[in-house]
Amino acid sequence: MRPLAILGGTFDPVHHGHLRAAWEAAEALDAEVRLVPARTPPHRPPPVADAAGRVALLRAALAGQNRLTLDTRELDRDGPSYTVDTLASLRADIGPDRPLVLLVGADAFAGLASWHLWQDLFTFAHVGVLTRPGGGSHEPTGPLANFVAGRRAERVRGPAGAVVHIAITPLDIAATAIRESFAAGGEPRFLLPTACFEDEALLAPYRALGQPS
Ligand SMILES: Nc1ncnc2c1ncn2[C@@H]1O[C@H](COP(=O)(O)OP(=O)(O)OP(=O)(O)O)[C@@H](O)[C@H]1O
Ligand SMILES: O=C(O)c1ccc[n+]([C@@H]2O[C@H](COP(=O)([O-])O)[C@@H](O)[C@H]2O)c1
Repeated sequence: MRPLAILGGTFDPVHHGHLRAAWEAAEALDAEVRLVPARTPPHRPPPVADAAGRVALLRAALAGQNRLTLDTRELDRDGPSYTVDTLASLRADIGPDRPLVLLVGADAFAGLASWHLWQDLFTFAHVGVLTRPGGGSHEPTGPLANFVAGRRAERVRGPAGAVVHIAITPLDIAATAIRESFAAGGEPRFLLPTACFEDEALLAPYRALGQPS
């Protein structure tokens, strides 16, 4: 059964690091991959762009291909966008047997033990860890290290429960650096798809960071 994989994120804004990672995961797992924007991301300050603006950027970024799709189910829920709720909802849609894979960058994986009901994530899905360049150690420590020790697998088998590493082309691109570039009056072209620059309105919330208030 072909796996379903999701890459959740704030996508503030979406960039080539997300897109290439999702694309390579789709190829490596032979999976359908959906990008799932968080309406209210837990564990971080409110995004610069509202959910509708971030989704509009994602739609522009994903145009012209159909291997990566958009899943907006988190926009329909109030309160923090907990991933465990998203996985439960996806599992209800796809039934008990189809492999479901939660894709996370290695930085996000290292912090997994702070997520809401984090151990339950593994009852709904496998976790696919995407290599991510950049400073700092991305090695899990403490309870997460113990929990995942017996779950590492070479490939996805069965519906849920394993941790698989997915080696991807390292692209040291982060939304933080893109926002900083706009705030400094820059134009961070080619870090995110050209389509995102084609409609002035799409990047307006980020350009506003560079305007005097
Ligand atoms: N360049 C990248 N390579 C691999 N994974 C990435 C990359 N950028 C983001 N991710 C992963 O995509 C998911 C969503 O990331 P997010 O939307 O927070 O982007 P970000 O660039 O990390 O944003 P910010 O800089 O605002 O924290 C996370 O699991 C993150 O680890
Ligand atoms: O469920 C949680 O408690 C939780 C805590 C932190 C992050 N997440 C999810 O992880 C994804 C990446 O988060 P972020 O903040 O790095 O964009 C996004 O889908 C978030 O909703 C989820």
